[in-house]
Amino acid sequence: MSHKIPVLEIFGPTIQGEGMVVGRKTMFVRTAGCDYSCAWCDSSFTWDGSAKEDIKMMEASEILQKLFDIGGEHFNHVTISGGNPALLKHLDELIDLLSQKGIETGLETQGSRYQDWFLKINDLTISPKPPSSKMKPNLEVLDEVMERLKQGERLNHVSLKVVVFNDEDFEFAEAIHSRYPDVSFYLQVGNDDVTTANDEDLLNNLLVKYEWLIDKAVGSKKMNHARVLPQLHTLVWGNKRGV
Ligand SMILES: C[S@@+](CC[C@H](N)C(=O)[O-])C[C@H]1O[C@@H](n2cnc3c(N)ncnc32)[C@H](O)[C@@H]1O
Ligand SMILES: Nc1nc2[nH]cc(C(=O)O)c2c(=O)[nH]1
Ligand code: SF4
Ligand SMILES: [Mg+2]
Repeated sequence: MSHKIPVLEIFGPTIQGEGMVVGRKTMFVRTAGCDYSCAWCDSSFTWDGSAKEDIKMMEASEILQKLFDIGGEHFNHVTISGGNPALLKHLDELIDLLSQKGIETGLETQGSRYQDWFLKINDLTISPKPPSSKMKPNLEVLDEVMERLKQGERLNHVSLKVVVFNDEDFEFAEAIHSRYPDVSFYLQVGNDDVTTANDEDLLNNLLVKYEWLIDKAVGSKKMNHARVLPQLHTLVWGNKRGV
């Protein structure tokens, strides 16, 4: 039986702008709905009701068709993001269809929910939320998620990515990295102006913040194995949607 998936955006090909496969050519599927409401969410339209008219309930086969309609033969990787796609039990119908076509998958989620289909994702990014988000991640749930991925021998397909806006966030990032030392770890620059259309100012601000984050990582012996990245797509295209 095929289930409907709430979809807000399908776009690409573009590059993955963040984390473990940064730079990889990919398509994006953005699902609607989130169990969090981060203070600085750059995709708040997925959960704040502002785009609810645009949500399309789509079967996996329809999503696949749309990906081919807009991407043609110019992709072999699809990143699923949101909102929180991990809220969707039946997303494996899409993942299986993609896999049958030889297309690899990435997933962006915050680690608040586990799904068995996580074990089928090629590039799984888990992004626990730091204090500046005003969310309180449940670390016991996160432990459980990481344990299941370990049991499934998937840790080589998983990364942790913490967005950092301030010193307190950086300490949270250190704690997360230390808690799961076997998992590849990424620090990501926080964008504190997700609405500006002034790309020049945004770029300058983000580069200053990137340098600050590099300095923090360089000065921390707990971050000897970390990778420090900006959101590459934001440096190139600013706050534009669908890129
Ligand atoms: C929009 S979220 C969707 C997936 C999932 N809900 C999550 O948060 O991981 C995708 C990624 O964007 C990051 N992100 C969201 N707002 C951001 C911002 N203002 N600056 C930097 N990264 C941000 C999130 O931390 C997450 O890693
Ligand atoms: N190019 C590009 N890379 C991204 N990496 C994570 C994204 C997301 O919103 O989840 C994203 C996005 O929206 N665009
Ligand atoms: S968890 Fe992700 S999608 Fe949800 S509010 Fe936070 S950043 Fe936005
Ligand atoms: Mg984004």
